[in-house]
Amino acid sequence: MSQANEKANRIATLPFSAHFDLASGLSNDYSSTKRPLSKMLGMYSDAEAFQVLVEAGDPDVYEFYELTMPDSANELLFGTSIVYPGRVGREYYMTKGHFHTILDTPEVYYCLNGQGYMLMENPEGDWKAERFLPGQAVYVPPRYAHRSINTGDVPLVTFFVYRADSGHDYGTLETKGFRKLIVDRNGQPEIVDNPKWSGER
Ligand SMILES: O=P(O)(O)OC[C@H]1O[C@H](O)[C@H](O)[C@@H](O)[C@@H]1O
Ligand SMILES: [Fe+2]
Repeated sequence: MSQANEKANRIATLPFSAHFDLASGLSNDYSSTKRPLSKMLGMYSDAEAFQVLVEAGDPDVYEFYELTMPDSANELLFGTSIVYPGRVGREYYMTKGHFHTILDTPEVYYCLNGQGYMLMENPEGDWKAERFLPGQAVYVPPRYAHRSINTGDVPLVTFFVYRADSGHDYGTLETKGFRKLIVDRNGQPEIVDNPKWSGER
């Protein structure tokens, strides 16, 4: 097993450190998980533009580092997320987005490079888009689904920390979508209602 893999698979009950490049977000110590566009079927509003891009080479939309930690409320998971610049139709490249399985767990993101938004919404109907700019930290409160969106032309790099037992619930948003979309309008990001959003849970 390589030293990198040994590190990636460690159970983090001992002190350790990890490297993440400030500009690219990439790590010398770990291997990332990549999300090609084809893994986001149904998540972009322009299905035709989605299909064209997948057939033209299926670009990686984002990648992130997921450390292995004990599934415990007494541990924290951290790493970087890198959303590449691009669009599917008018909609900017973004992460799938998720609720935490333990809904009442929060998360902190700190933007290292690039620009965009953290789009958040809770089951009670509140939503908020917070700006990501280098040096800007975003607090995702308990109960809020969250999705990172790159509205710039360089990678959007964020560092995140959350409770190690939080878990990821993708199902709710896969069927319902987010209430809001962030789309390009004459070169500027605009927040609009998601026409496909369904209030039914
Ligand atoms: O899980 P996604 O919505 O696809 O986003 C990818 C990743 O983004 C962030 O970095 C989160 O902290 C991770 O927990 C998440 O898995
Ligand atoms: Fe999360």
